[in-house]
Amino acid sequence: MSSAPQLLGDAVASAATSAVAALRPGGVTRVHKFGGSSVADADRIASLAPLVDDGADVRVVVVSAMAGATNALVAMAAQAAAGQDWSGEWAALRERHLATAATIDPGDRHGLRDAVARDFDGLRDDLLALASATGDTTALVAQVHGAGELVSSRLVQAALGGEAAGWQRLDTRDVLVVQPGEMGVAVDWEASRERFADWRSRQRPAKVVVTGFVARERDGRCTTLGRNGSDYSAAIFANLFDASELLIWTDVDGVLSADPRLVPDATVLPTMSYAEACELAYFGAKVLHPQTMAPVQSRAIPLCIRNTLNPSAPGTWILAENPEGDAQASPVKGLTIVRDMAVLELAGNSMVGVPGTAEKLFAALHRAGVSVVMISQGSSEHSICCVVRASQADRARAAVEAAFADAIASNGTQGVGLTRDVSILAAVGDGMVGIPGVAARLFSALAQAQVNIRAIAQGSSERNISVAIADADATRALRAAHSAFWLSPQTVSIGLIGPGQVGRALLSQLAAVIPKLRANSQIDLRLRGIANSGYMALDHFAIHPAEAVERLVEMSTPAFDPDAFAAHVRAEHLPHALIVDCSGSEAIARHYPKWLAAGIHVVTPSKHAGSGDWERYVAIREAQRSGARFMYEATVGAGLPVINTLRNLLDTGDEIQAIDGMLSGTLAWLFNSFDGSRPFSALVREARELGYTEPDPRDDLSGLDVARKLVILAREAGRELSLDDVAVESLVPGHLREASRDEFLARLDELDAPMQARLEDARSKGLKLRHIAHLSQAQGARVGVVALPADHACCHTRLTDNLVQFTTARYASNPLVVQGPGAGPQVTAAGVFGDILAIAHSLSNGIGAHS
Ligand SMILES: NC(=O)C1=CN([C@@H]2O[C@H](COP(=O)(O)OP(=O)(O)OC[C@H]3O[C@@H](n4cnc5c(N)ncnc54)[C@H](O)[C@@H]3O)[C@@H](O)[C@H]2O)C=CC1
Ligand SMILES: N[C@@H](CC=O)C(=O)O
Repeated sequence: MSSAPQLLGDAVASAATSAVAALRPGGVTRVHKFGGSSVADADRIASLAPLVDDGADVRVVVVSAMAGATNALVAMAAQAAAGQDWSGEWAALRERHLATAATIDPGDRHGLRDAVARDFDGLRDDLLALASATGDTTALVAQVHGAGELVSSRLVQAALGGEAAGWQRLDTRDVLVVQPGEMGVAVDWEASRERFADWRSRQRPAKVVVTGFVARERDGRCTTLGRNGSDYSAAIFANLFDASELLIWTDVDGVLSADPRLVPDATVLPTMSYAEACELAYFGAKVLHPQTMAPVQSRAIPLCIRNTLNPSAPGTWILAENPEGDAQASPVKGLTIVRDMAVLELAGNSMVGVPGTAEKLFAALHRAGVSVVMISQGSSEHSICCVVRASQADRARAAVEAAFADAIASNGTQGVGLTRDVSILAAVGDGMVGIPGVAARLFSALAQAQVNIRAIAQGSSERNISVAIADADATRALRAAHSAFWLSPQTVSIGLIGPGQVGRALLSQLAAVIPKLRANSQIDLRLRGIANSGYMALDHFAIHPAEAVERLVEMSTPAFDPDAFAAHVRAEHLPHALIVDCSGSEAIARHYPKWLAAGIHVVTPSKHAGSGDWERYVAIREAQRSGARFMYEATVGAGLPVINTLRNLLDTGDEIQAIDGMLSGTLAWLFNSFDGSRPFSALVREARELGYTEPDPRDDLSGLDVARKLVILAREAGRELSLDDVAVESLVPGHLREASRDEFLARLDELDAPMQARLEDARSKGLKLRHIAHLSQAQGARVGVVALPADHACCHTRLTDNLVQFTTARYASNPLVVQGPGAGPQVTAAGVFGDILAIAHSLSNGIGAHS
């Protein structure tokens, strides 16, 4: 059943395009154009019927040759002209078309197979004629090249139901008159309209299948519209039929913001203007043929690019103007790369202020048949440069050298420079017009991606900024520019190492919060990699945090390679990269300086880097010159703002005199819980199960974990302190220090008797046991268990509470105290997440720290 003759473009075309969407006098005429992939075989041809059953008053279907057919015909014509054997290709192509005909018309009840066979007989005659021709064979060659459209239109007509269903076939050679010229094939509109009117006066079919690609010259000789000319013929017939809409069906969802093979995040553009489409078509957006726009533009016919394989996708509408209120956030609509170019430069003092230099240069290039792709000249007039195709570069240089031979001989110019291996990156968009900062955004993105710009051109229409860059930089440049214009400037590619207690808690927090961050702010966090000590899972787009751990056990998961992991996380098409290290591994911490220097932010709850080797600590500081940040708030006090508070004190000019307090959540919990009713070892086991302890609980009990925290705070405060400088009292008996972790855990109860004795001794004096850290100039750094009076602040703590007291010049008599839970996966993960968000909030200009 047919749908109502509603104009699809109405939905997109706003008041700004209402003239476009107005009904034509003859009702709705919709022109559909199907490319080679859409008519590749009988199944694909059969799938066209529901697409064209659109309820329009007049339906026109313009078709290309079956996929691959034109290439085969071009090859056959060349073989015939060269006296070579073409019969094998001819037979294969014939067989392919006959097989398709047999599927469409089983039993040849409508004579389709016979008709196709006759078409191929005609083709064979043309090839034979070509093989023996002596004069001008241009028309014969065109006839061979265009044979594919003649046969495919016959197949499509039959598949739609043939004449019995009202489908007529129009051989465009009967109406379309064109003239090949220097600027391509030009339509002779007057002659074509006359012939078209004549054809229509004889028959007024409401359903027509039209051959694409082929036409006649004024003298009646057969010709073609050039490669990919079927889109052009569809636009011409949309014009001749005065169509309400032209739908070009292809195998992609529409026009994309960039080539998706190079930019994974490229998005389908819902609308664009003719002007934008012309710019993008010219600069190589493959779905648009450059000449397609003019015939539809002159009658303001809306044009839509749609996908036969995904017909429910809305496609890209190309209209006279972008609809009002176009929600497109980016001023740039599309980015394209044109490769294989060369920059030609003519420089010299004799050119300054001399009229006619440019004319002489371009006239020389014209005479040499060189097409100039881009032009740039500074106002000093000292040099003029243009970009030409690499294949024409030598010819171009020779032509310009000849034209300026006198000036070169007299040293009036410095000669003609040629830079090869160049690409052009073009940014196109109506939204750029009159908007300051677009060029700045593009150039900043290229600068951050370390892309050198050789030449720049922007016309006064402000619709296109083109830059010439090295071929080798082209993909990186395109990705950097795309992310600067399309992605939130706060898009961060994240890799997580170590999904243990803290890592898993972080994943669950990310799963809950990422959608909200995306909806309510610009922050777009994409988990693109996860690794444990054995394996890593990488994803081009994003791994759902809730499924991340499962991804690590998939069969195909590769072994963890930290360098490959970092290279993946630092994706060129995303503006920022960040690695979260929850592994607690010294080996992983060794990679930080390299990652930071490469522009990858690092966030960790692990204390190795902050308290370990001094040279690495300095290297980490220096590596942050790249713009990448190292954040480790969760190393001290888990989710508590300890390091941040210390930095604020210092940044505002305060002086740290002493840092005291309880820095271990595990030891706080143990001494808060240890009342003699349960053995100390049982409490240690429980603390471990609750996720408070370090992966090896000896790090807590030995005081090492607190010593590390003290070193971190001392270094933050500007002191070059190392672990060796901290006086540490260990609760781990000497004979268990070197044992394996498992053996130590098995022999934990050896701690019970000495700890029970200490508890009773303190109790007998009315004191309580607490694990305390102290740092000051006068007393140095020390950590250990002390017995404190019950009214001491450290005895007014609960559970895993940390208590950090800063005595400073400002907070001298009444120190500043930060207190709260200091261990546990959830609060630690929250501290890590806070660092990630602090980095994300600081990213504002769409440009990453990528270097
Ligand atoms: N649990 C807590 O309350 C707090 C922990 N932290 C720190 O957080 C870090 C993680 O602690 P947890 O999650 O409790 O440890 P965990 O032992 O539960 O998890 C460590 C994870 O890292 C992985 N891993 C270990 N070595 C690795 C390597 N070389 N390469 C890749 N992956 C590796 C393990 O497979 C595991 O998935 C530690 O540095 C700890 O000091 C900091 C503050 C509080
Ligand atoms: N094991 C540590 C965890 C935080 O650093 C502690 O108990 O404090």
